[in-house]
Amino acid sequence: MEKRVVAALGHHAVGTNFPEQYKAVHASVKVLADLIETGCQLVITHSNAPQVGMIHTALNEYAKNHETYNAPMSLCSSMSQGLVGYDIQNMLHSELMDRGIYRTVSTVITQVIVDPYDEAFYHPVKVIGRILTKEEAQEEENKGNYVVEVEGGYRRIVASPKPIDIVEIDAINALVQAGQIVIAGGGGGIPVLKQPHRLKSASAIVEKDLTAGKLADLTDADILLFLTGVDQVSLHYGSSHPEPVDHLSAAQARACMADGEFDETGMQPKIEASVNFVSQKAGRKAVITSPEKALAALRGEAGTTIQ
Ligand SMILES: Nc1ncnc2c1ncn2[C@@H]1O[C@H](COP(=O)(O)OP(=O)(O)O)[C@@H](O)[C@H]1O
Ligand SMILES: NC(=O)OP(=O)(O)O
Repeated sequence: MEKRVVAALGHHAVGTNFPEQYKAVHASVKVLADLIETGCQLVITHSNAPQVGMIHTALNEYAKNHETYNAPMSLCSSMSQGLVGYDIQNMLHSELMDRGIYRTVSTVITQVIVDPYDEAFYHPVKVIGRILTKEEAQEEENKGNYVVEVEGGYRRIVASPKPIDIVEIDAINALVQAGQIVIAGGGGGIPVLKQPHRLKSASAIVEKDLTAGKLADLTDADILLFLTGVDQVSLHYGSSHPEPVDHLSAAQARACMADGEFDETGMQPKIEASVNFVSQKAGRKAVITSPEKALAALRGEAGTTIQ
């Protein structure tokens, strides 16, 4: 029987600029096609922070030269879903055709509901866009935006609220149930606030790992697969004695998080999403590994499995 797998592609699997994206996605679709050939039904999601930064910078340069206002973050996020989604959908389609497999691959521009009272709105953590001068940083602050000092200047930071629901989930599930390959929730999805008659965009970037977990739950996936820059999760990462782990129970993973074992923006969201996903239904598993080890990891011969 086919296993339904939500595959979340990180920076290593999608690249951080145009030339890198072309090469990285080209390599990643081979892995995705291998997964399909071994009987996985795929729902794909991906990173976008570098891409959204590029789009934001480009549109703000345009705004400066044309005396118009800066691009809303929601538009930048939607463009990043198209920018990365298009490459995956085009290259995966070609890779499958080369292997004699015809399967439609489509990208769903995805919005996620966030809570207007999410504490994250008061503690922005996601760094985006180019390096700003002191004057530009001051201008951003005058507009109510947040900046952080970095080497060489300042950068804008935005809030990263938790995803509560996926607006287009019925469309995504209709495609999944029709046996099609779907790319959804790219860059964590476009955050929106639910109002009585509309969805109001929020100036934020949702953590894609948490949206991947939500997507896996709402598509009733069997496996949540994170394809990141390392083969395995390590305990004491960054120390002189890192300990790669093959397997963690949800309870062990929860305890590690409580001990502050994982960094807030790199590994922690993958662990949190994995624990949430596997805790909601028996028989599920989450796997964290590199694209190169994906097949072996699904066989339990590599990666870190949380179950
Ligand atoms: N405990 C850990 N175990 C392994 N890698 C870790 C750990 N903590 C941080 N990392 C680093 O974090 C990276 C994953 O974070 P990031 O690159 O932001 O994710 P993504 O692949 O989703 O873009 C890994 O490639 C590794 O370099
Ligand atoms: N949206 C998001 O979490 O993107 P990254 O994985 O690129 O940080």
